[in-house]
Parts: sequence; C-alpha cells; structure tokens
Amino acid sequence: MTQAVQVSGLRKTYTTKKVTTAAVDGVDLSINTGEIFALLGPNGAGKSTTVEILEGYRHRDAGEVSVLGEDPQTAGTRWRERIGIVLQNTKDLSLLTVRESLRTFSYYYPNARGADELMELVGLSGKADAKLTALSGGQRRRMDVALGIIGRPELLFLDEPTTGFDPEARRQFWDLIRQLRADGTTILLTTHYLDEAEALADRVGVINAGKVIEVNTPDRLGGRHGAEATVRYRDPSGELVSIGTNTPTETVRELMQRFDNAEIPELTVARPSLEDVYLKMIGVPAA
Ligand SMILES: Nc1ncnc2c1ncn2[C@@H]1O[C@H](COP(=O)(O)OP(=O)(O)OP(=O)(O)O)[C@@H](O)[C@H]1O
Repeated sequence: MTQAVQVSGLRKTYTTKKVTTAAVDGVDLSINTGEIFALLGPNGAGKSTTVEILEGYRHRDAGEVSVLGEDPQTAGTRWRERIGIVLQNTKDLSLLTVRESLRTFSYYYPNARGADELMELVGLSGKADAKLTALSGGQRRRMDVALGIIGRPELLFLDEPTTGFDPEARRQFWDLIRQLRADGTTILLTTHYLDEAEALADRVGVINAGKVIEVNTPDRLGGRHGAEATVRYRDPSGELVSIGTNTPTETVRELMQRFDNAEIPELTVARPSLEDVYLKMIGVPAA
C-alpha cells in the first residue's frame, strides 16, 4: 500500500502576546493512496494547522512531512498542481458567472476538467450563467468544490465541506466525494459532522489538544465494535427499560419468552454511535 501522506513527530507552536500555544504537539499520521481519511476533533484541536502544513501554507517547527512524496515546505508548482484544496468559507466577489469562472481557473492547470463536466459533477449545471454573487450558500460551496477538483487532483483537501448544506445537498455531495474516490482521488476531510465521517471515511483520526488520540475505521473507533449493546423496550407497566449487555441476542430471546412470543413494544438494540465514542474520547461525559 502506498502512502499519499506521511507525517511523523509534527509540531507547531504559535506565540501571541508572549503566550505560547502548542497547536500541533507531536502528530504521527499516514494516509493511504485512494482512501478517504477524516480528521476529527473539537474546535482548536489542531486540525486546520495540521492540514495547512500538509498543504504547504504553514511552516512546521519540527517533524517529517511527506505529501505525494514531497515536502510541502519546499515543493514547487508541479506538486501544487497535483493537490486540490477546498477551504472553509471562501469568498469570491467577482462578477463572473459560474461557467466563466470555471473556464478562467481551468487555464491554470495542464489537464483541467471542462466547465460542463465540473458543473455536472457538482450539480451546478442549472446555474451555469448565474453570477457567483447570486449563488446560495450551499451552491457557493459546490462551486468551491468544483474549483478544488478542476485540475484532477490526486489528493483533495476538504475543510468542513458541507457546513450550511441542506440534507439533500449533503447526500448529493457525499455521492460526489465517493465518485472522486472511485476515480482514485485520495481525500483528507475535516468535519464536525460525525455522520458525515461515518458515511464517507475509510479511516478516521481523532485529534485533541494537538495530539492524535486514535486512528481507526469508523466502526472500530474507541472499541465500538466490541462495546456493550443497549436493548430497550417498553414494559407492560409503561416504563421504558434499558439493558446494557454483551449478549443482546440472548437478552432478546429472554424477552420474547416473557412476552409469549408477541411483539415486544418499542424494541431496539443499539451499539454506541460514532458520536458516542468520539465524545467519550475527547472527554465529554455521556448525556
Ligand atoms: N494564526 C494563529 N495564531 C495564533 N494561534 C493560532 C493561530 N491559528 C491557530 N491558533 C491556535 O492553535 C490552536 C489550534 O487551532 P486550529 O485552527 O489548528 O484548530 P482546529 O482543530 O482547526 O479548530 P476548528 O475546529 O475550530 O477549525 C488553537 O488553540 C488556536 O487558537
């Protein structure tokens, strides 16, 4: 397996008004070529700083970094053409239309996707002649993605890509991301939506206070796959009962007997969600 990104011992501190913050405090990370990797963590955890170093926008204080085989700190234009970046909240106040803007940017890349293909991919074909200033928030975000993938990047950085999307637009966006992965694009995603990480990511990395706590597949993070299940049902007295168990099948069998094989009211069997294990990992007590 080849690695699109390899990071070891990464450190970055900021000093403002004589106060020093270790934003990234010894991060090791590797992202396989062709996978979708989601970086999760609370506000201020160090995600953006890490990603900006990988993108070549920030200098590190210490550590080794390789992105598509090069050090982002010294890599040149050829390397830059191989990565795509979708930043948070970009604002473009130009008076160009969607199509004009895509055409203009395509001149910067040797093998750019055409404007029609891009608009089709991100679902903006109906807005080809709309001015950028006339797009809604969600449409603007799609435009950002179109600009990020214009040069057919091998590695795409997506920073909180679906903030402000309605549920339908999010699903469409996820399909687009899966399509890009199917075409071989490696994707590094930062998101605060745990359902998004679960739906898209092959692996997730949780970062807190500048340190990586765990890297795993979404279904195994925090020992999720082996965690106790919760069986819930409504008792004939009307009380909602919750039973924590490592043998939920056995528990359901006993309940079936107790209910004479009739329907068990409001029966559910659930394992902890990705959000449950994530919140536990970053030290938020259960609700
Ligand atoms: N330019 C800067 N100058 C000083 N401190 C900074 C700077 N950028 C980030 N920091 C600090 O570094 C720490 C990590 O910030 P960073 O933006 O990397 O976090 P994040 O995980 O991306 O957060 P969010 O989820 O809010 O985007 C925070 O304590 C932040 O205040």
